[in-house]
Amino acid sequence: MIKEKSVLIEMRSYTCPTGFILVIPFVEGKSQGLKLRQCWSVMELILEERDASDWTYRGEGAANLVLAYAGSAPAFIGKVIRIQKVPRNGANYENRDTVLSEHECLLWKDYGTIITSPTKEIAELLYVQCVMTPLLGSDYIDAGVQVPVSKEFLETVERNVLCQRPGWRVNDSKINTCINSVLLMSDHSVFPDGTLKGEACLSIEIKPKCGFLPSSRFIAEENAVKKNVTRFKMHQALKLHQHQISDLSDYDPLDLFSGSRDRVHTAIKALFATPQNNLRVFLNGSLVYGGVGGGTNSSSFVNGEAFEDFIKCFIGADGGSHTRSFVHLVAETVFRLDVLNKLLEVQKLDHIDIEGAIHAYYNVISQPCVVCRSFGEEKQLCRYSSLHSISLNESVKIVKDYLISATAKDCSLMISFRPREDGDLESSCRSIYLESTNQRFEFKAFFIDLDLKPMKKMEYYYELDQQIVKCYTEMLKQNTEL
Ligand SMILES: O=P(O)(O)O[C@@H]1[C@@H](OP(=O)(O)O)[C@H](OP(=O)(O)O)[C@H](O)[C@H](OP(=O)(O)O)[C@H]1OP(=O)(O)O
Ligand SMILES: Nc1ncnc2c1ncn2[C@@H]1O[C@H](COP(=O)(O)OP(=O)(O)OP(=O)(O)O)[C@@H](O)[C@H]1O
Ligand SMILES: [Zn+2]
Repeated sequence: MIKEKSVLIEMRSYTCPTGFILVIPFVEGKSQGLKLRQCWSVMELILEERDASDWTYRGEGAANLVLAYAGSAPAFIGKVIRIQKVPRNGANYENRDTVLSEHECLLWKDYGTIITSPTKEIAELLYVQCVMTPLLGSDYIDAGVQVPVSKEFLETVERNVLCQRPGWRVNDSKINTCINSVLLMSDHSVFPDGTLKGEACLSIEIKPKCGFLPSSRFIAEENAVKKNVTRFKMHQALKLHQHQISDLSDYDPLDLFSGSRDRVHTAIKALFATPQNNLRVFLNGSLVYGGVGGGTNSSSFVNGEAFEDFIKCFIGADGGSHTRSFVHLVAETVFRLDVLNKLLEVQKLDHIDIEGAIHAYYNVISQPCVVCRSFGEEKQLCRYSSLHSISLNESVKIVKDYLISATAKDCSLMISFRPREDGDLESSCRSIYLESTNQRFEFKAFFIDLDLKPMKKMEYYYELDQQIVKCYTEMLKQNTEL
């Protein structure tokens, strides 16, 4: 038991029927609103070398590799593990010696035990539980639990999945074999109670990115285009220029977040046309549409024709096409879910744009502002001096909100569907009726990838932002079709 700032924090252990011991932080006798499944760690269980073959490659992003369980232990059925990776070369924003840097502790000091977490993995888990869950709602988040792993388990998994990982991801990063636990969470591409024999579960993963236009007065005049053109569209231009993508996407996040049925439909159609790393579809947990291994340059795993074939037993044809029906189903579900409004509100915690927040960042780390220095005196005095005279608390709040917003701009939403007969018993999932095919579907929605962004990344965010606007304005000048 620890007493922190006169708040009593207690770790309570529960033994589950499965034999696991769950350790849950309680503050002043309350579980901080956490459900039993949202505990810290699963003890007395360790994934060893011999368990590695039960875990199969599911996917990966820049920071984590995800494996699905294919074995028969009841405790793991319907679960995935998420393993942290380390870059082979280049940028690493992690603090090598401590869990959080001294300045990060300033940011997260009001959120319970994040700053005293014994490991980075537990800090990440507490960030999801204590920061993101209250903002987005516990209905849409499964923070997971940490499971201890042996080094041999990680090394064997690394070898086993090597041939399934995209080559460029292999070159970029590898499993961090120095960690001693991984995140165990529900597999959101299947239903917890499984599906009946022959019944399919179709899941869609959408990475919506930033859904609003900034209006901050700290945006420099030469960057005013940011107030009218989405970050997503401008970033596409840079990605094309850097050969990270071969085609520009027509997807517009403003459509997806618009709250208008037609515009949501337009957004989903555009995502299907150019999925990049913004859309993926899984059939019973296997990727059937979209890129493998994340990243915008990943190739499409299955083409439109094959996808049509995959889903014809799942959904009827609307105007001759099963894909069209599925697009309709997804659009209608997204339109009805209130969850994107919440996500947008959290994204909007970025009140003053990186062009403002970067100055607050230099205040927090008590370093001369590199950005102001590069401007020269005149501009610095006029526009940004006010930001350098605010209190430390105000600066901390700006940077903290910016980083929370960054999490919300980068997370994904997974929605899973399965057919449901009208007479089926009510379950915890919601249902939607698709008139055009006369079918009812049960669905569930969860956010994934609600990671804490390292504070050191603020400098990179500023650089990338400037690079994106510069590239976009130059391409506009050259009359490149954008
Ligand atoms: O900066 P962005 O907008 O390009 O977002 C990065 C993503 O690129 P995207 O443009 O979505 O292809 C990037 O995705 P990919 O690696 O391109 O699939 C990551 O999600 C990265 O987050 P992290 O480094 O894993 O914490 C993301 O970095 P953050 O900005 O979220 O820190
Ligand atoms: N709980 C889950 N259920 C099912 N699939 C999942 C789950 N979590 C992650 N995945 C799959 O694994 C992929 C990689 O996971 P995730 O997005 O968390 O990695 P990341 O490295 O944090 O990504 P990013 O590059 O966006 O930071 C996802 O795109 C998704 O397809
Ligand atoms: Zn400054």
